[in-house]
Amino acid sequence: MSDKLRVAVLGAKGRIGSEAVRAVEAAGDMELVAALGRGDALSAVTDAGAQVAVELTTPGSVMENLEFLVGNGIHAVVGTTGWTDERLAALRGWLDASPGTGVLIAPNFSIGAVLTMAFAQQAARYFESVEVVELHHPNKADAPSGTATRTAQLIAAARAEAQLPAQPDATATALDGARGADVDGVPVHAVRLRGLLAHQEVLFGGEGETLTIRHDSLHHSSFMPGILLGARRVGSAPGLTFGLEHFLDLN
Ligand SMILES: NC(=O)C1=CN([C@@H]2O[C@H](COP(=O)(O)OP(=O)(O)OC[C@H]3O[C@@H](n4cnc5c(N)ncnc54)[C@H](O)[C@@H]3O)[C@@H](O)[C@H]2O)C=CC1
Ligand SMILES: O=C(O)C1=N[C@H](C(=O)O)C[C@H](O)C1
Repeated sequence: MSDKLRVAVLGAKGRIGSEAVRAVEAAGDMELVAALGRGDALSAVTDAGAQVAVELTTPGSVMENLEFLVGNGIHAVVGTTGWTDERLAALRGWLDASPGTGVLIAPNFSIGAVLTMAFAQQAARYFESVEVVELHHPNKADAPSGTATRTAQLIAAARAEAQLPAQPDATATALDGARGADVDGVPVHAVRLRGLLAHQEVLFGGEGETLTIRHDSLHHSSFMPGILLGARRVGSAPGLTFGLEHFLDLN
């Protein structure tokens, strides 16, 4: 048997999954042993002897897939969105029952998006106001994006740690949705536009100045180095890792 990492891709026919199939096939240290689409039996992953599964399906499928993977000791690299505290708690329970198994959940696999989140977290305590605008292709099923939600949560945590008060906002009347979704006190706005892929702006405002951090993913290839890095590293990181930044040396 070869010593290449044996990788399965779930969601293999999707936009990012099909790109991941090509990236795994092209990686010299990996072997694609299973590529599952909707309706394919999960037993194909265990039958193929996969060591790592890359999960790129839908929020409606990801939990069942992870319960199976973790229960069978298969490490997972997850890009699928829809994470809530309840879902994370269930996943942690499965991981506790399967010591040695690792799961990486990455709201975004692109280096630029990871850096955007890190920079936003760093800037958060210096500005009175902050809003997040995410812009995606119109086929995206969820809003706001997992990346925008995570960005807002990180900003909110940094503001709380710095003991910043609530943001100034005198809005007295508004159409539903006009001020975006409230994620831990940070307004998040979602744009869906033909021609776009995945983009985000974090807008900070202070007295007499603004700071805008913008990231653009122009092609699904932007996510591939992060997915491959995750697949290589997740087996050495038992339990749950949330965010690709934990596998990167950002300091
Ligand atoms: N973390 C990241 O960097 C990125 C995450 N995403 C996320 O990945 C997910 C997929 O995105 P897209 O590829 O754009 O969606 P998509 O709709 O093109 O692909 C999802 C695919 O999964 C398949 N699928 C559904 N249930 C399945 C199951 N049980 N087993 C196997 N396949 C199943 C669907 O038939 C579809 O082909 C979304 O949650 C999206 O937000 C997308 C891009 C980057
Ligand atoms: O659906 C997408 O396309 C993307 N989904 C992820 C998210 O919701 O943050 C990552 C990236 O924005 C692309």
